[in-house]
Amino acid sequence: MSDRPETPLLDTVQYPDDIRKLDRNQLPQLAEELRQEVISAVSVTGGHLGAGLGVVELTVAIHYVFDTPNDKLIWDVGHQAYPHKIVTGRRDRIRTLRQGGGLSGFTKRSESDYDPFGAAHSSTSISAALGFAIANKLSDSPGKAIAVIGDGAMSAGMAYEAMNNAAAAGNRLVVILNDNDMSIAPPVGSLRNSLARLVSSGKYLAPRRLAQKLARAMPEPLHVAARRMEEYARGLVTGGTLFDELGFYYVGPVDGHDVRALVEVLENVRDAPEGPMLVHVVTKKGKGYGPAESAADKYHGVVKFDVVSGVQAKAAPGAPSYTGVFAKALIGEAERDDKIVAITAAMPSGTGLDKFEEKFPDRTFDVGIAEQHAVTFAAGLAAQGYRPFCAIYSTFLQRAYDQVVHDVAIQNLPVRFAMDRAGLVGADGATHAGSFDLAYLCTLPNFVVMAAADEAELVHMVHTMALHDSGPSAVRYPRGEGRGIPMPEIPERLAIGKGRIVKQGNKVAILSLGTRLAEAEKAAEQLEAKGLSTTVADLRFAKPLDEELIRKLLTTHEVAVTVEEASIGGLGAHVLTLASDEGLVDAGLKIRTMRLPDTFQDHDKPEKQYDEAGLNAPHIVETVLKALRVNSAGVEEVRA
Ligand SMILES: Cc1ncc(C[n+]2csc(CCOP(=O)(O)OP(=O)(O)O)c2C)c(N)n1
Ligand SMILES: CC(=O)[C@@H](O)[C@H](O)COP(=O)(O)O
Ligand SMILES: [Mg+2]
Repeated sequence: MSDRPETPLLDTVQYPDDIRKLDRNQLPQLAEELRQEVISAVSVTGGHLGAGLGVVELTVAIHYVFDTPNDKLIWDVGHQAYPHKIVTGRRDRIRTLRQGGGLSGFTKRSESDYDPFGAAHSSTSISAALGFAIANKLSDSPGKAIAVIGDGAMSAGMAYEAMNNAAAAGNRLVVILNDNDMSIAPPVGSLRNSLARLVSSGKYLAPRRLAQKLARAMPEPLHVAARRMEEYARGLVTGGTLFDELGFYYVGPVDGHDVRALVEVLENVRDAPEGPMLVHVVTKKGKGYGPAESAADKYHGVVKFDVVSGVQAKAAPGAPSYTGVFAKALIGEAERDDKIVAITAAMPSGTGLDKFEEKFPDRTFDVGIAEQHAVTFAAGLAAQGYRPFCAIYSTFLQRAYDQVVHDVAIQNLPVRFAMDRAGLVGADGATHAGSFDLAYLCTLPNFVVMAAADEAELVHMVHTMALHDSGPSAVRYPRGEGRGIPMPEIPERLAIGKGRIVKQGNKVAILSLGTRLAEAEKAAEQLEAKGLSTTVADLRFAKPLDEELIRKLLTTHEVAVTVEEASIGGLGAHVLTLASDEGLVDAGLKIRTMRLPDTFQDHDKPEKQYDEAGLNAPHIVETVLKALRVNSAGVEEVRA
């Protein structure tokens, strides 16, 4: 348990009103105590550290200057909101972060009035803030909307869609660009260079110089042109033109760790007659904690760690991660085929493509947080004869659904989708669960959709996808480690649409898809012990279904149960459709589908989440017994 830091000033702050009672000369001390509290808390909870450390001063300054929660503060992604949570009435729970029943790791409406909008998927803050701003304008109610968006999140198109519409908000909208020159990995693309020019264009903006300029920002139309000219001239010097052209009054760059300068600038911005404003704040990810500052990833995501040394807790060596198995398998494919290229949307380490890039730097593309672009970019590559593997977490692929339909499926282009984090993901909670990819992909003509039951299967599926040129394909696999089974020397090309019998029985058939296979096998053992002969099948393909195998199973067993770590609308729905289309249930077959519940499950340990979802062996056994109307001893219940 890490010693709690001495925080005499922070101890007097429960809510932002308490901050606003302080003398501004006390704010640097408050910020430093807040930083120590964040380090101490995350050292015992794990979670996102670097981003929050970088916005400690900004958090204090925003709550000091703006009238939160009446002014709506929206954090983009929300992973940097731990300092915000501490000063908005949640310090007493900050050490429950990302644990079952504890605080969310992101901002969440149901958690606090100070979280007016939930986040976790990036680049939504400006759109949401604009909604609040326009609502305030329409209802003639006071109150500003402040969006804090990072340089990484600013690489997503959605941010520009919002900025393009923001002029209508006038001075009710303030966008604070938190530029720490980091995404999860170093940021990519031309925006980075543009921001770098801004930052390197000279010293930070002096608050008083801003005050003079804003004082001259006269609203009369007569002077708007003059102001625009002055802005444009200034933009040419400071490079703020990009934002000026999008209708913002660019203010910056501002030192994001000088809390008093931040307060002065934000007071000017708050009181400016015009807007919307974009305040360009320059910060350091991991600020104030040596191990984070010196780490390549700035301790973006950490497990529990020792505060003094910064050394993170090491998990006991276990089976290889699915991510690592995918990367290694793809490297093997790329060594055989120079048409294989890989695309990530700002998640090189999370998808394992950082390992692929070490081998094939020219065939790896990090497009930034731009999943929509990633998919259509991949479609272009495929149309020109390449074999692109688009490695995007299941949840983040949701953002590019129309590109998947319109640019890939309809054109039947052989884009390969590696969907990591399929199923429940644990501490990141509902926003990051990969629940819906089967529902949203299996409904698309031309698609081949696979689910790896274990790490060996994943190798075979990557190989099968590498060779599948006749249309789009996708493989899903979960966050975390495999089963620790022997890995294949040589990958096998799987027959598309063919599943496999893992265990043969004759009374109960469990049709499993994905890694619930392990639980299906345990359930089969328990059912056999009750005298119920059980077949276990790994269907491998959610699309196309192995209709021959399913038909055989459904016509030769008394009970059939489908099991998948996915929402309704996936495997079970398609098996039921086949069964009803072919009248396979007419002869009295008892068929049950087991899938994720129709709820957004909160964060917890994955094993707890699957227990809550009712997708473990005991639940499978119970489902079968209920279908057979026998009790746990396997004895026929007397029919009512
Ligand atoms: C749509 C989407 N894609 C990917 C991610 C994963 N992700 C979380 S934070 C992050 C980097 C954000 O960078 P930035 O906005 O600069 O924030 P910083 O961590 O630097 O404070 C990414 C890629 C996400 N949350 N949402
Ligand atoms: C904030 C964010 O979206 C990412 O940092 C995400 O939490 C990464 O998830 P993994 O830890 O599963 O890679
Ligand atoms: Mg950043």
